[in-house]
Amino acid sequence: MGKITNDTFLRAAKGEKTDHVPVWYMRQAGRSQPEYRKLKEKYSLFEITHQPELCAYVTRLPVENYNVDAAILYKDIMTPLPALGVNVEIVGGVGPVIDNPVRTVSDVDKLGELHPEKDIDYVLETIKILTEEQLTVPLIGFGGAPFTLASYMVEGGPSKNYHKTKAFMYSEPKAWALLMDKLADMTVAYLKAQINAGASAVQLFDSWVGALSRADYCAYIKPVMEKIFTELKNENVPLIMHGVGASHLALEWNDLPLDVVGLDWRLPIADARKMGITKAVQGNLDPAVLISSWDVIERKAKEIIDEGIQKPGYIFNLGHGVFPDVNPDTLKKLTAFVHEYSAEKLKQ
Ligand SMILES: Cc1c2[nH]c(c1CCC(=O)O)Cc1[nH]c(c(CCC(=O)O)c1C)Cc1[nH]c(c(CCC(=O)O)c1C)Cc1[nH]c(c(C)c1CCC(=O)O)C2
Repeated sequence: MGKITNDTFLRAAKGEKTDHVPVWYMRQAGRSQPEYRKLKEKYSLFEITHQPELCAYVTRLPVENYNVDAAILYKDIMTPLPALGVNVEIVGGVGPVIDNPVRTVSDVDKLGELHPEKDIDYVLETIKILTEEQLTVPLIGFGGAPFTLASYMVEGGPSKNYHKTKAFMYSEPKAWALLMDKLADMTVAYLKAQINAGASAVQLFDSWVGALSRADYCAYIKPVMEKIFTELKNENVPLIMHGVGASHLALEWNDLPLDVVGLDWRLPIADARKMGITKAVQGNLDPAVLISSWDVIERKAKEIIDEGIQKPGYIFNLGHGVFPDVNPDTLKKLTAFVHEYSAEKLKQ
């Protein structure tokens, strides 16, 4: 074990032809799984991630239970922030909460740097266990993108409209640029360390950046994303971008030096390609569909696959994460369906 025998996900991410459409699910490791819920009675997310053997087990569970074509490392986008001096706690049913928000120039000045070998040695150890010994599918490493991380850091927790974050961005442009720079440096160090430890691809989650207009994305965010992806390009692993409610930014992502554009359910894949998306595409079943009847799930999955396979470079996923009330059997059945249906179609 420990050698990749199924590289379908990596080939699709590079835009190559595959025999079947590869599948994985954002938030596949988590509360929809009874084994995970049982562990959570005893340990918090941070307690699990600090125990590499246990964290590797949680990461492996969806691969074993659903037969997905890639694993995503179990941890959170908040994982590296304590090293910068940000006090994060994951509060059940709420999300990440930060008791020392970043709201002034001096708060930004005070932020520290990430030294991966020292600060997140437990993450790197988990990656080594998984990729050297256990997995036969690629492991996806990931991080939060600067806007999404900053949204939690400035608001102090989850938010609906990111008013404080945007107000900071507009009224303190120099401090904002410094914050983006610090988060970009952290992200590059974080993702490079995950790749060096054995991750075969990395995804940047900019979950909440869709709150910005296209013009503001270009003015305040795009340059920092350009810098991150340019630095990661040399690592020679597929680079994936994902955000929610960000269809108006998809063409900007397509411009960046990355490999895969992640789409949520709002923009059909065929429309995205018509609009000018030339990169590989990942997505985009609405996660809410997973709690409807199988006929609906199958019909929606078929529609998406039919569009996806019009061009090489397609990865099946959801438009956002699996939520807790999804039945694990549904994910297992869906994975088998995507594999079989796409293999049949790709033969034709
Ligand atoms: C914005 C964001 C966060 N975390 C993440 C994002 C980007 C993706 C997205 O937009 O959903 C990414 C993330 N978080 C987690 C993973 C694990 C890997 C996987 O996808 O399977 C991944 C990829 C574990 C987790 N991260 C979290 C959980 C659930 C709580 C727990 O089990 O402790 C898990 C499994 C907590 C968390 N952490 C965050 C939120 C919004 C929450 C959920 C709050 C809630 O509903 O309780 C921040």
